[in-house]
Amino acid sequence: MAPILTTNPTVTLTPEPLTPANFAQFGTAVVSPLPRELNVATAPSSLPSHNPTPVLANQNSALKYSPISPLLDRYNGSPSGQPSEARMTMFCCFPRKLRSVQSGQLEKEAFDVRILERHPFTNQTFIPVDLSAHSKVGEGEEEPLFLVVVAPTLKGQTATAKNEKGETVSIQDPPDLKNVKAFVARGGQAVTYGVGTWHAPMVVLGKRRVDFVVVQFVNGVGDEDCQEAAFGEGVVVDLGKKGQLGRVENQPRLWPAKL
Ligand SMILES: NC(=O)N[C@@H](O)C(=O)O
Repeated sequence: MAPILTTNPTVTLTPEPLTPANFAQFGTAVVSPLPRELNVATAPSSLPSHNPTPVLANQNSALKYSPISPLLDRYNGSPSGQPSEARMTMFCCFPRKLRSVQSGQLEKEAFDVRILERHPFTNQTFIPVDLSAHSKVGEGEEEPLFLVVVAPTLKGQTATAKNEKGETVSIQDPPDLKNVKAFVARGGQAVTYGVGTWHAPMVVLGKRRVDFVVVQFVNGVGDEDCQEAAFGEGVVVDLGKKGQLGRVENQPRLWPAKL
């Protein structure tokens, strides 16, 4: 069981659409640099500038952007010195239960954040897969949505927590719960949590399961692979009017309108 922090603030967060710019402090939001309508390989020189600059590949039938999100292995700094290996995992994530909140006449939904975790020596990328086979976006079935919840690290600080035996323990470099941030990501986006970035276990919204391929490094030493901090009620993500989050008109603009 994760140690439970002895104090936590009362904060209500409004999630923002996930974009590379607003997530940069916490890792990488991986999104297509191209509009959905572009279906013919186009010379990189006629595209808006992009970092990394794409090159034509695959007999000029692909635009290759590389690298897009680094794979970082910092286990050489781990206390045990145990060697690490690259690991690909599948997380099949089922929709979370949300809390209904009556706000005047409005029925709203909220997600209560009660635990954060981090991987101190590796970054970790969640890539949603198998989205198209059973989805008909725009024909009544919802586009997959997931909530990415992250917190800055209070570097050099120590927080007090209770372990499962009721003993007092310390959490080094704990999460800054006053400055937790929440982002809404859509099916076509992947997310990389930076090395040591505190984040909530994946939160799938809506009605359908989302399967993610997850890429990271591991060394098999529990506390070096994953650290957790649980806390009491108080950190709440306000998801707005019930059922409205996935509506098409609420979609963030990720691509330029025209090339
Ligand atoms: N993020 C998430 O859902 N889970 C992990 O980070 C994990 O390693 O368990």
